[in-house]
Amino acid sequence: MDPSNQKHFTVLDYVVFAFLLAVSIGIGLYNALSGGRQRTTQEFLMADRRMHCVPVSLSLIASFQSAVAIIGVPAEIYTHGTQYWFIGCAYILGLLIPAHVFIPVFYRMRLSSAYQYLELRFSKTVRICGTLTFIFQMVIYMGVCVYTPAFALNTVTGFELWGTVLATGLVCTLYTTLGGLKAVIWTDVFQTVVMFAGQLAVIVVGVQQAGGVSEVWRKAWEGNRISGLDLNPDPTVRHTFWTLGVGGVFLMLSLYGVNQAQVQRYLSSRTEKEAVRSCYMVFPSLQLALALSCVMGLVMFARYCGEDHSDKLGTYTRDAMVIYFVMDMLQGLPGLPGLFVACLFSAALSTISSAFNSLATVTMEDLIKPHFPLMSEARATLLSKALAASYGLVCLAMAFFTHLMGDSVLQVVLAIFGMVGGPVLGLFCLGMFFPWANSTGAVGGLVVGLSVSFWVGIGSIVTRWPGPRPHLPNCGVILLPDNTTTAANPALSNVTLSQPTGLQRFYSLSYMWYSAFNCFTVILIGLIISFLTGPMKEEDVTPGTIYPLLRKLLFFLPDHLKKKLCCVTPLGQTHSSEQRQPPQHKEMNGLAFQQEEPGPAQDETESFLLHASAAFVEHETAV
Ligand SMILES: O=C(O)CCCC[C@@H]1SC[C@@H]2NC(=O)N[C@@H]21
Ligand code: NA
Repeated sequence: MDPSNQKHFTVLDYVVFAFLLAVSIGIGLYNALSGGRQRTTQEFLMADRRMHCVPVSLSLIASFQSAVAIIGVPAEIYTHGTQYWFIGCAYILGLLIPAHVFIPVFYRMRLSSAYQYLELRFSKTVRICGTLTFIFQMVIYMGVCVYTPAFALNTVTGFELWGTVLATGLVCTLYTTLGGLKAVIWTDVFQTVVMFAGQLAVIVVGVQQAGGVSEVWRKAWEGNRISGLDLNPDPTVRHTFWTLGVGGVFLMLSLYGVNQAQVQRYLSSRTEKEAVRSCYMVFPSLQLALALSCVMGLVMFARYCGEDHSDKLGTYTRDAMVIYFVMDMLQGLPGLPGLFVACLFSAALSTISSAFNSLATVTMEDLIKPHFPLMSEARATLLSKALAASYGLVCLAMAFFTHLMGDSVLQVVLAIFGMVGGPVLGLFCLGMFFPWANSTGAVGGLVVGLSVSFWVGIGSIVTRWPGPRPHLPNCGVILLPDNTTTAANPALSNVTLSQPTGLQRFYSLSYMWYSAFNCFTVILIGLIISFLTGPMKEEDVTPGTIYPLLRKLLFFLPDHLKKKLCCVTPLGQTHSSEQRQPPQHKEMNGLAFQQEEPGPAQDETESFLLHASAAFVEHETAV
């Protein structure tokens, strides 16, 4: 990269960036020195379970909206067109199902870690497997999230790479270790605002410089970057309505339904209704985030497609190209490049801090506390802080390996979510919707599911199928002297590559199908092994761990038919309704909490789950 072309920062840019880091540390310190001063794991890991839905919902978005999306989505739109925007259709079911299926089950059991559910439904072994799989997924994800902004900036602006990685990792470890979940949620709120502001600034300036909205639209349209509804059912086609709109639902469920980072936020809400509300509030903000990053890609396209930038962009990856375009657009507007860099690092910090805190929580709750039940609160909290700090170091190490991964960080991250998050989603679905599933089936299903997912994932990388060439970087549109445009080499545009066959076809499955494919593999294998090794009987299933899916789906049938049809009559019904649990103080895994008097049940599912959770507490304390 010849230095003459590097974009440089003014003092004001550095001030804006430093201000962002300072505010984040300030919020962390404030939460460390206020409230209960982070003296109990209940406060440090669960924010005292008194959070309001607004900060929780902003934190839910921030957790899985990092620099990967801020850089990766515009690069995707610039190169392949707006097909990726259809992933927004997956947000509907991708948030409704967590709100009405996963949150009720998790919330009423008042868990701290989502993987406690797996022990209650299956066994301790299944819980450990789930926890280790989650840790593996988040450590890799964190590495990519730390590395992406630092690498992209270093390429374009000469920003010191490892100094930036170190600064990001240390600032994040500091406020996460000091302020716990409360600090993470409140810094997420601040950082999400900065994230939106940064993207908006780039779009406003970019549209204005490109000659207005209609000009941007015309160039995008002529450069065939406005993709129509592609209903091609072929699962090997990278992005179609099906891979994004349907495959994307499973990706969303693996993140917003069963991922510890999100479940912990639901559980930190003051009431279940508050948690459901925070899940609903994610929808508009997530659509806005998606729209901003897609429009940013179109603005970049409108500004650069006519000119040939291969001399400047030569060695750039598509992701670094986004930074180049933004720095080029914002040159001469002091403070805006700093705002965009602050936006990138806000996105990274809010994701990494959520990952740190959720990793510390599950390590504490699932791997340490069960072996040291008598550990004092003070020691447990100190250990949680040490864990958060040590995960910071692991993440820096992971950042080092990131640059060995593929060209598009967005695709790498989504593939990882599919390969690792998909099987874990299958494990939870097996437990919640299939009462016959037993722990042998669960472990077997997960092992087979992970093996198949890595077989496909690694197979696709090794045999990189020469998929249809992406549109040429200079957009395949040539600006003619009389300012009209013509499609470049039309012959290329409709060439059809030979279709992959057999195993090759298996390896060329779109990465957007990994979540769904792996989820179904785990469920199928899990059920087969369960039936072979003796399915569970309904009286053995811990109450509150089954979601009566069949009864919910057959809601239109009269009650007596439903009871006959649905093999699992909810255990809650065997409890007579007047049998109320007296309010009790229950110790569970060292988390003291008030076992609320189950209120008047809205419907029988409600009463079934309420009684079940009371029974579960008995079970847990008896253990
Ligand atoms: O940005 C990242 O760090 C992860 C990439 C996006 C993850 C998924 S994509 C669908 C959903 N929408 C988001 O903003 N994040 C998740
Ligand atoms: Na983020």
